[in-house]
Amino acid sequence: MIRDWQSAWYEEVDDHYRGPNDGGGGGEGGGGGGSEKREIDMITDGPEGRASLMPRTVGSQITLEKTPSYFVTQEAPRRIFNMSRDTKLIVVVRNPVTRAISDYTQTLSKKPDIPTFEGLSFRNRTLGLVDASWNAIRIGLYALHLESWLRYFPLAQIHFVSGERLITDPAGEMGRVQDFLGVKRLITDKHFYFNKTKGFPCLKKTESSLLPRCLGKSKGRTHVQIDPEVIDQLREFYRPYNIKFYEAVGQDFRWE
Ligand SMILES: Nc1ncnc2c1ncn2[C@@H]1O[C@H](COP(=O)(O)OS(=O)(=O)O)[C@@H](OP(=O)(O)O)[C@H]1O
Repeated sequence: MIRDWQSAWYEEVDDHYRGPNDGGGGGEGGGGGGSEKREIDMITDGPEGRASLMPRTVGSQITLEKTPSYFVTQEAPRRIFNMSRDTKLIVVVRNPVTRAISDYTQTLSKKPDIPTFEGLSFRNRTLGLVDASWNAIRIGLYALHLESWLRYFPLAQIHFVSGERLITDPAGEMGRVQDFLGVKRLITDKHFYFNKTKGFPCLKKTESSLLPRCLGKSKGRTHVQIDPEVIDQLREFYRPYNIKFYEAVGQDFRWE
């Protein structure tokens, strides 16, 4: 997984199905650790928990809530299950090596004094011992995190979006998301164009504006250059976890 995929597209899904002024299930979500921490704290067991903080929905409406760190938070599956066992879960995953570098690049932009990526990645680099307790590495162990969720939710209730295909084929990925949610395919090819400068697809227009809408400045940052040998070592490290993950979800994400 996955860090904060608070994209214009999620909001767009929200706008389409809830109406732009109803307030979104996800709200601003926000990638910063601060706001995610708040969201996690709010999921408590019982009726006073997260559900009561969600906007009211009627019949045809769907509430979306988005917090990337749920996927890697021990208590989240049980708490969400206790809130509503029918909850549909969507997880965006990308190559865990790229994910780790993206994660590190983001942290470095806020804390320029942290050690190098190469230094943080290993307990012993010569021996090739990867430090799986470092968050940037740990989060990419998707197969392990998934196990916690499968204790509470059947696989059919979890949908995995490919972060790579979200860039190369946004309409295809969004089509599968809409099918999974059981809603009409309203978001299609005609909603996107590829912005070459940004290197990402953008929305041609949104429900609330006729102007194009691209992802924010913090998305698509140039990643820190990493020693190719380290990248190979990490690729090797993740391989068995990736394979286990593909088997568990019945989908090959082709990260090798
Ligand atoms: N819609 C969509 N499609 C494809 N990729 C996307 C999308 N939204 C976010 N991203 C990429 O996810 C990476 C983390 O994004 P965020 O900066 O929002 O994360 S967070 O705020 O730290 O949680 C970051 O990756 P990098 O740009 O490679 O660092 C984002 O570009």
